[in-house]
Amino acid sequence: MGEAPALFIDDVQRSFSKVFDQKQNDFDTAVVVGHKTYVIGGTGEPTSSGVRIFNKLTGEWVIPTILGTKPESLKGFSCVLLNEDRILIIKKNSKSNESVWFLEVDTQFIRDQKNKFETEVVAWSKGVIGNAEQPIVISGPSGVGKGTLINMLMKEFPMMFGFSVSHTTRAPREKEQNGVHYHFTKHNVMEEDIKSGKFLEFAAVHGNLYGTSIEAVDVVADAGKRCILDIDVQGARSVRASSLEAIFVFVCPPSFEELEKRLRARGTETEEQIQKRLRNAKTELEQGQSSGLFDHILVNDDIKACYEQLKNILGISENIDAAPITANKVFDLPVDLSLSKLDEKILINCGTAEQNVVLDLSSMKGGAPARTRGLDMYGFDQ
Ligand SMILES: Nc1nc2c(ncn2[C@@H]2O[C@H](COP(=O)(O)OP(=O)(O)O)[C@@H](O)[C@H]2O)c(=O)[nH]1
Ligand SMILES: Nc1ncnc2c1ncn2[C@@H]1O[C@H](COP(=O)(O)OP(=O)(O)O)[C@@H](O)[C@H]1O
Repeated sequence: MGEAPALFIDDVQRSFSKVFDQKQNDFDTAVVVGHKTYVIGGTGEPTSSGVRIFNKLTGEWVIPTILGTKPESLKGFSCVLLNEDRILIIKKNSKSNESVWFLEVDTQFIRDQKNKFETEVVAWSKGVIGNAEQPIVISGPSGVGKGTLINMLMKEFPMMFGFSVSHTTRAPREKEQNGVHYHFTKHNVMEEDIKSGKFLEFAAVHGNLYGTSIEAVDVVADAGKRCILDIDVQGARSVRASSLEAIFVFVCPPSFEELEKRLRARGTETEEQIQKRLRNAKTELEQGQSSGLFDHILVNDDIKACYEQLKNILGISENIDAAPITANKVFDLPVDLSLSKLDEKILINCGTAEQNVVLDLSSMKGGAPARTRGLDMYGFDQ
């Protein structure tokens, strides 16, 4: 225990036992945030919700809507409150790359979701240790060359970039593979998944549903890579409002005629589909160029020149991927540990000074419902 004043916790424990018919000490941790106490873990894991809130003002317990991906087990952890808006949770007896989790309780994302669900909401976000390069959102009309540019980038820098594989209800094209180019899915399945909060953003485009699942972005962050999203302007707007903190790039054709030519030359759509895409392209071009949504606008006339411009925007040069990615040191965190917080650094006390580890949160980025990136972990004596 020890995260909240002992006397108050006694009260919460008594009430918890009465309400949930469970033994005292049956939960791992309670953290006080204002007049609410967040009780984390407890009997029945992993099937039970794992988080309950005690409201001191009303004397009531609330089971919140829980979003994001939660840890597999909620046993054996220590935690500390950060900025009154999220709880940092360190799993004991774990490897450092699996040990850092955040439970967001009052971030902007949580406030938005509370309005949407009209319930109490909390959200899990796993912490990722390593440099957090900003994700890249690439938008532009159908046939402008987004896919071509992204392929060039992934081919030249395979260790650096990872593609966010979207879900779509449209039919696969001849050379498209499920799980590689898209996750092809059914309309009703995708709608259900959207309702249950699995998507970071989604939009209806050219008569089909498209969306970025939280998992699609998490997989890339977990691999330590920079995420590339190929999404439409509506999707870009949603991502702008999310916690992803991406760079937004809009790709334009040199002319409308050239766009039509490329779309036809690609030969992947029927005439009716081409007409629909060209109609939508007019609106997309207007919105993309005038909305102020995009940080950079590229004209894809000569593909090589456009690709060089894209690399400049991303701050990368020819030899950057020649060096192997430096792996982050993995620490073994013991069964017995405690946390102390000093500004943006968390000291993980593991026993002796040589074993102690610092978790540095000063470059922390992102957050629920996706990963929290940019964390640094190093030995206390370094
Ligand atoms: N909002 C959103 N748009 C997406 C997503 N995936 C793809 N799109 C957009 O959907 C549109 C159609 O994509 P696609 O059917 O592959 O056709 P293409 O653009 O002609 O190659 C493009 O503007 C994509 O950027 C997604 O996950 N979310
Ligand atoms: N700068 C360019 N000049 C000529 N053709 C291009 C250029 N960029 C892309 N293309 C071609 O245009 C077609 C559409 O490109 P694609 O990358 O599929 O577009 P998007 O993903 O934006 O729909 C493809 O056949 C591609 O080879």
